Amino acid sequence: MRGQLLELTSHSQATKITDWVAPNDKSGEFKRGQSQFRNFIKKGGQFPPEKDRYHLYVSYACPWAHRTLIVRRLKGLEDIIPFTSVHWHMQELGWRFATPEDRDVPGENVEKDPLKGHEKFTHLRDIYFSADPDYTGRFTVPTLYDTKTGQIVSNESSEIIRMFYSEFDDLLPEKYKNVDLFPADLRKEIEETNEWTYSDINNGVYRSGFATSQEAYEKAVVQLFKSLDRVEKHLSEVKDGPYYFGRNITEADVRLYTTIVRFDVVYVQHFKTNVRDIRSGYPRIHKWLRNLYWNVPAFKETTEFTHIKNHYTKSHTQINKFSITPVGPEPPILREDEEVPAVAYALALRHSNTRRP
Ligand SMILES: N[C@@H](CCC(=O)N[C@@H](CS)C(=O)NCC(=O)O)C(=O)O
Repeated sequence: MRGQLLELTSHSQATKITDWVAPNDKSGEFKRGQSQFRNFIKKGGQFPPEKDRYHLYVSYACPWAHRTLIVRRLKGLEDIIPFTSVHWHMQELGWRFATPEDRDVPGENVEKDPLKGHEKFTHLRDIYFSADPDYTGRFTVPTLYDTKTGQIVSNESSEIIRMFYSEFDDLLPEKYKNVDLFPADLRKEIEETNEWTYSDINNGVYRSGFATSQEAYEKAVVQLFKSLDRVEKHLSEVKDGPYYFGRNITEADVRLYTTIVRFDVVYVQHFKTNVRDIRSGYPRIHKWLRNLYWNVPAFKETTEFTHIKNHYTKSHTQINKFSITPVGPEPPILREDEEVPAVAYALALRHSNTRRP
């Protein structure tokens, strides 16, 4: 097993894991590959819902994995689906597990792979190869792993979160069964929103940042800001609550949050998405973001800024050669009653103008 593992982990690939755009791709456009493991947890199916059977591998740095951590918390699945976060530093062999010597790894469960039989595993790729020795795709988080069969159920976050919505409901107390993140009357709108939010915003920041030509970068960044404007307008029209679709948290909040909470902190400078930032350029998105962060524990408690900042700035050496992590913005997220000085000034001015007779 060990010999096989070593052989497999030194598996050579045509392009390096850290070549986000293939060096011979003249377009300079980042093209995200399809996730390869697409099974579903289902009652009576190959992967039935069971307590402690599935293990979720994430990185606190990763926006896609972050979706699964938020939904796990919102649905009260903490005692049913354990998780491990990898270390934030992603290098040539991909994500690695933390070791006892690691510093600067705050957050719950940033640890070596805790599963029985995985004692020798050092990298996430070891799990992929143990599930499929011939695997040729990328080694991505989130990864939902079945401890009973040693198979990977899914490595597609949009599908993992949907399994969490209702498949485990029989094992949950009433309070959590009633949490419905994909309600029937909003499904169509959520799906429509997902489509452009995914391509222009969630993946748009990556398409901006990983681009290796001016044209590819500008195309992505212009579309990204058009779509942020669209979100800002949408939020100005929501009347009955603080969430994306009003009164209740839905999938739309989860999927947008994981990009927006990283926006000022990393993307503005590291991915050059700097037409505006959220805190000074998008008041409604900023308000929506801070409400989720400060008032809903599932969001704040799964957001680890050290992992987020260090991962991007120290792992992407093709963008940031010396791996220097910028100090700001400070604080990474403002309190709800705080504004950047220019916004505070504008608000005060508006306030005094409206009070004048
Ligand atoms: N479509 C996947 C994307 C996941 C993904 O790309 N995760 C990144 C981290 S943010 C990753 O693990 N990348 C490692 C690699 O591509 O080698 C999902 O939503 O689950």
